[in-house]
Amino acid sequence: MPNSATASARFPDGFLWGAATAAHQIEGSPLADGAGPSIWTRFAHTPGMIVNGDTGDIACDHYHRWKQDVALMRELGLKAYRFSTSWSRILPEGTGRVNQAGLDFYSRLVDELLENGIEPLLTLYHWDLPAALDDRGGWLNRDIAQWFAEYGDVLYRALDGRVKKWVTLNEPWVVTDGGYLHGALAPGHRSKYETPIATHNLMRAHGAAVQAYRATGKHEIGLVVNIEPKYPASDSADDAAAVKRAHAYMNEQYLDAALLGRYPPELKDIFGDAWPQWPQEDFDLIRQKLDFIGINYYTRSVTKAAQSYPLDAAVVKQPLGTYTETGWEVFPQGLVDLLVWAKDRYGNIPTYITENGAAFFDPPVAEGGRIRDPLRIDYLQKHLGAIRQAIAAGCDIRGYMVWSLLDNMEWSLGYSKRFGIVHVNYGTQERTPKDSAHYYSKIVASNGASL
Ligand SMILES: OC[C@H]1NNC[C@@H](O)[C@@H]1O
Ligand SMILES: [Ca+2]
Repeated sequence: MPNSATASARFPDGFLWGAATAAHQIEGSPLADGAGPSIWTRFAHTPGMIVNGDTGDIACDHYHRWKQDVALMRELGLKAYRFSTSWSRILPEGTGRVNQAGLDFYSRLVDELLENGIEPLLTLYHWDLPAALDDRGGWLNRDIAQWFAEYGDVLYRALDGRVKKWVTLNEPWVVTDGGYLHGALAPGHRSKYETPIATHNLMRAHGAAVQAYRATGKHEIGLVVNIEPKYPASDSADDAAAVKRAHAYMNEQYLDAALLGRYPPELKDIFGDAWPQWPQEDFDLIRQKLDFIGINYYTRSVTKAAQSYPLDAAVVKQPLGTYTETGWEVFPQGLVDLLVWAKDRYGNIPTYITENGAAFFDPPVAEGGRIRDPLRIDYLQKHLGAIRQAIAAGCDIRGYMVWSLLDNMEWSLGYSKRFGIVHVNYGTQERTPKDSAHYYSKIVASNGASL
């Protein structure tokens, strides 16, 4: 009888170990072979939007190096690979004409993954909206639910059967809070009135895409959200109320809409007259049965009441905390807490950790090609331990995708932040697995026993 340590060390049989990326962050060549521009090609070429004036024009040149990158995944022994497709490669104008070359790129990638024993998880939307649709209102236009379902349908018909796990949206909260409220992300709007409309149309589009999948798809589809648990800075009533608002706005809003068919009541307090009353048939569209949910976890927020727009809440930096290069506190307990919270609130839906990782200042490639990133190894070890704890608490966690396979374009932060377990030299495009890649590779090979 193995002792309790080793017995608990392993993850459930069949646990899906992989890595995640997103089209605009790694591919480059955004306009190649008939692709249309996205809001990120536009945003990145708008002076001042991206650190150092970086753009996604080259990125990790994955559009040309995809075969070697799959070989790299194979070397690391990954069982799965989460990636996103670029809507405007497939439909250059966002609707109507299909660009076969764009479809072929993803079809070849999927075949290469399967030939290397790697399961594809395909995200339809990871923030790169076709510019042509943004010109027609984008996420502010109710028609986008149909546009998105049409895009999904083209991919379902082309790839279903080879792709058996589909995701509609990546992190709708970031899309709306970043793109429509604070403006740090494309399309760079700053409007309290637009934000709830974008949220609602994203969720309607999610529902329409799931409905379209049910008409032809034979496998699984889900939604990926980012969850950042909120903890009160003090035991004051004001801080408790601030936590409630922040938690509803960031953590409950999207899963409540998708799984419960309603928004949390706090949203009306937060947005006031900017919060529309939506018709019931919208929620009937939004609420579709999902086969799984994906949770992206990075950090927590210790939260206090404060004058802020529109949450009236602020994050309190922890003097004894450890922080990553993106200013996020390393807090693995937050992952345990949020997974138990999700299980209790939504029922034990099959759940994948579809992103988890950290940006640290990595040393340049040392001699012998070794890159020591002990802080990232420590981060991964602690968060995988948290997942094991959540599984022991009864959470149905089915897999883990480390963010990210490669150093890549961290949106408005450009290439200044490195999240990869594999280092990318952007001058030569040389890939060098970091120590964390070798560490993770052993975890995958032992199904967590080496943790
Ligand atoms: O900030 C790190 C990651 N977070 N989730 C979405 C990804 O596109 C980001 O790179
Ligand atoms: Ca994020």
